[in-house]
Formats: sequence, structure tokens, C-alpha cells
Amino acid sequence: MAPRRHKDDDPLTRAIAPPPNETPTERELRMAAEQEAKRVSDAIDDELNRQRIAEKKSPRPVKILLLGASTLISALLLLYNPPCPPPAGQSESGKSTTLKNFQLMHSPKVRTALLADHMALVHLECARLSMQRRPHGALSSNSTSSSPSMLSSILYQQPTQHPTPPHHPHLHQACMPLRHYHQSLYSPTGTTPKEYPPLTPDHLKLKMRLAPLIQVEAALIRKLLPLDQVEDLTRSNLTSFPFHQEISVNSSAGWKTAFNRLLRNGRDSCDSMDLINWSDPDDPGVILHACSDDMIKLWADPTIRKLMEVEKMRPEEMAGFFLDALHRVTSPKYIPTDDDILRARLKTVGVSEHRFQVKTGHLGSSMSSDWRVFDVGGQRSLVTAWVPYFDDMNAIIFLAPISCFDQVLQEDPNVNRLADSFLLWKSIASSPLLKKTDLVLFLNKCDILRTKLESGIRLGDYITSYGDRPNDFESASTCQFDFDFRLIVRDDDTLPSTDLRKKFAGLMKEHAGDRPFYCHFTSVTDTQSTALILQNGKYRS
Ligand SMILES: Nc1nc2c(ncn2[C@@H]2O[C@H](COP(=O)(O)OP(=O)(O)OP(=O)(O)O)[C@@H](O)[C@H]2O)c(=O)[nH]1
Ligand SMILES: [Mg+2]
Repeated sequence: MAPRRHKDDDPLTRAIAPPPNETPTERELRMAAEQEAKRVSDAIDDELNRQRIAEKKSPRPVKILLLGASTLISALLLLYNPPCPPPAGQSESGKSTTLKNFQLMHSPKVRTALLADHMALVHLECARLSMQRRPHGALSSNSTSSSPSMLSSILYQQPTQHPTPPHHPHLHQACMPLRHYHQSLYSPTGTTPKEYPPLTPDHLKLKMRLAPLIQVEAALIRKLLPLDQVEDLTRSNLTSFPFHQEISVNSSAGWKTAFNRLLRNGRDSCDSMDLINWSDPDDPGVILHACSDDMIKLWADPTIRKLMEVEKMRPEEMAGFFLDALHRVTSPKYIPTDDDILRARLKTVGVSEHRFQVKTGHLGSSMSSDWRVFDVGGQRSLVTAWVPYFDDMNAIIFLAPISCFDQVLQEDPNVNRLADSFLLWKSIASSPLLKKTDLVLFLNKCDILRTKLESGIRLGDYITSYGDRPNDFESASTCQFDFDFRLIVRDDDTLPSTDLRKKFAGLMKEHAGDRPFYCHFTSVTDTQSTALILQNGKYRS
């Protein structure tokens, strides 16, 4: 029989036992410290109880979950079919941008806090794009660029040679327009021969003058990420700066900004002097300002434009639209505008809750001034993190980027992104878990859809039955046609005849019966129109 343990053997008892040979004075001090600790603990308990009672008495908050394609389908599959790996998803549908609209409208202090981080983000975007080193997979979903690394290799590694094809064909295809992907599939070598314009010694000089941007990139990443994340990155296989990967911020981690300090000091406005140390020659803002003319020169250079044309790159459609505003964003007086804040891209990792006081509440719930908006990162690894948020949401805002008709999923080049959105919408509408949740559909990125169609990208090249109908936004969004996408391998690729909005409405009716269908054509980077939708409660369309 095992010997009985004496209570003094218990490590916890030993840990809290008074020290042996304790003097009366020491004992007195210890007792006082213990009493103080108990007082603090009781106060915390009282406060928590008080908050619980207050929350019970106050009207229920309106809870809104922001979802884009991938997050939802991954969770549903996990719930219904755990062994099945979640499918590839679409991030960049505009969830965080919608959240930022809420923040700009309802939280002036948060707006101030966003400034410093977004200045760094805008600068990072300029530095990376000017070096043509935007990371793989980090193209905004509005981009149809096939391979920024290709241009990078021309400009930065082999300036006088033709580039070699990328090492990883799958990555290369990630955001490739279907047509080009199609061509590459059926061309004998797997790639279409391209004619690159020759570079001159002036381009080499330009490249050398822009070299300090590498240092800027590293410094900005350090500025943006919490210390532990920077350390993790440095420890990973990317052992040195600059990092060839997309920057993401875990929503639970506070950004480490100068502005958090300002906020703590009660400041709610700023000027650029708060954000750039002009006496430090290594400050990213100072270097960018010094490189500004060369960056502008680079982007105006006809050879570089031609290179981008050959590579099917459309920088104006990327998040880095700031390249058109280089002079403004690198000027000493630069402070990010609301537009800049909405357009700067930072991938979300994790689930974050944001609280707002809203004067009128809609979305089909009880009136309440307290709104809680949940933003969920679009990566599949986060699935389990946000599943618990499902059951008590008043509404889900589901963002379907409709400009993606000519793009395929990053992880599955056989699936058209728009077709994937239909599938995901169907999954939400038919989910028994969401029976009591209002579903609000944002058909997002309308501005990009319009630009794409105007630039001559034909809907009919991707959606067969669209045929020769007028290639403009109005026809595309309202005309009746079959959604039979090219290059879709799923069984349900022949979809019923309807227009874009009606297609989603039809799926809702088919799978959710007579539940109300709230739908909006949105460009959530447009603060004014988005504010109208969010503020005036025009949810019923
Ligand atoms: N032009 C345009 N850009 C948009 C629109 N909506 C989002 N974007 C841009 O698309 C990029 C991605 O948007 P996010 O809001 O970060 O996407 P997300 O869904 O939060 O992505 P994850 O965090 O990766 O899940 C950002 O650069 C946005 O500025 C839109 O309606 N029009
Ligand atoms: Mg996000």
C-alpha cells in the first residue's frame, strides 16, 4: 500500500506556508500583505458582479459578425463534417475595411489610434511595391496580377536577362486571371512566351538609389508588429529582413504605436511630427521622403509600365494605390486620410471584438446603442477560434467580392472566386445554426468590377453564357444570364439563370425559405456610401 501523504507534502500548502522561523514583525507584514491582496481580489469580484448586473439590466447589445467567404465555409465544414479539411478560402473580401468604416464613424479616439499604424502601412506598401517585392499571395483580391516576383527578378536580380519562371507554379497561379491560367495550362511549356522591353543602365542606377527602401521595409515591419511577432519572424526560416511575406496583425495584440502613447496622454489629434523623427536619418519616413522623386520616376518610366503590361500587372488595382499619390504620402506633412486608412491592407489573424455606441440600431434586432462588431481573419487555421461566436449574433454581414469573376481561389486554381462566393452564401443560408441570425449580403468591390469591365476585361470570357452582352456594370449586375463559369470543376457549375443579386436572393430563398434578404452593392472603401448603409440602417433592399 502506498504510504499516506502528509499534508505538508502538498506543494501548494508548502508554497503558501509561512517561512520557518518567521519573526513577529515579518508575520505582521505578511498578514498585512495577505489582507491587501484579499481586498484587491474582493474589489475585482465586486466590479465583475456589478458589470454582470448592469449588463443584465441594460438593453441587449447588437452583435454583428463580419464574414467573408473562407471563414464561413471552413467553420460549417468543421461543424458538420469534422474530418473533412476545410476548403481553400478567400480572404481580402473587405471585412476589416467594413470594420474600419464602423470605427471611423463611431469612435474618434480609435480613428486617431489608426493614424500612426496606417502611416506605417501606407509607407510599407509604397516601399514594397516600389521594390516590386509585394509578397506572394499578398496581392489584394482586386488585383489580377500574375506574378510581381517576375518583375522583381527583372528589376532587382537579373536586370538584363529574361526572367526565369517562378519556382512554385501553384503560387504563380494564385491570383492569375483565368484566361492566362488557361493559356499557361495548355501551352506546351506551361508558360506563354513574353517579350520584355530591355532595361538600360539608368534603370540600374535607379535601382541602386532605391536600395535604402529595403531598410525602410524592415524598419516599418518592426514598427508595425508586436515585439514577439518580430522575433518569431526572425526565428523562422526567413532569417533576415526584408521578409517576403504578408504582414498580419493578430487582432488580440495591440499595435505598438507611438499613438497608443499619445492616447494614454489624452491626445486625440496629431501632426506628422508625432509620427516621423526628422532628426533621425534612418527613420523610414525620412528615407521615403528622400527616395520620393526616384519612386515617382520609377512608376512613370515607360519601360517599367511596359514590363508591368507584359506581366499583366495592374498596380492601380492593388491595395498600393498610394503609388499614384507618392508625392503626397511621402511628404513631411503627410497624415493618412480616411481613404488611406480604408485602402491600406493588413491581413487579420484571430478574432477581435470592437464596441461602438450607435444611436440607431437596425439589422432586425432590438434597438440598442451598444454594438459589438466581430472581425474574423480569413485564414482557415482560425476556424475553431470563431465558431463560438455563431450562436448569439444578431446579424452576419457577409462580404462577397463580386469583382473576382476573373480570378481563381489561391489554393485551388480550379475554382472561380465568384462561384465560390455563391457556394458559401448557400452554406450560410442553409445553416440551422444561423436560423435566427439576420443575413446581410454586401456584394462588395463594385468599384473594381466597374473598372475591370471598363478596362476591357470581358465578363463573357469567364462566364460563358454572358456571351456578347454589353460589358458594363449595369448589364453585368442586372442582366439575366447563366452562371456557368469556365474552369469550374465542381458538380454544380451550371447555375440557374438570374442576375448577380437575384442569384444570391434565389439561393437564400431556396435554402432559407422566406427569411428576409438584405443585400447591398458596396464599395466599402467609399466611406460615404458605406456610412449611408451602416448608419441609416438601409438593410432591407
Ligand atoms: N477598391 C476597393 N478595395 C477594397 C474594397 N473592399 C476592400 N478593399 C481592399 O481590399 C483589401 C483587403 O480588404 P480587407 O478588409 O483587409 O479584407 P479582409 O476580408 O479583412 O481580409 P482578411 O483579414 O485576410 O480576412 C484592402 O486593401 C482593402 O482596402 C472595395 O470595395 N473596393
Ligand atoms: Mg481582415
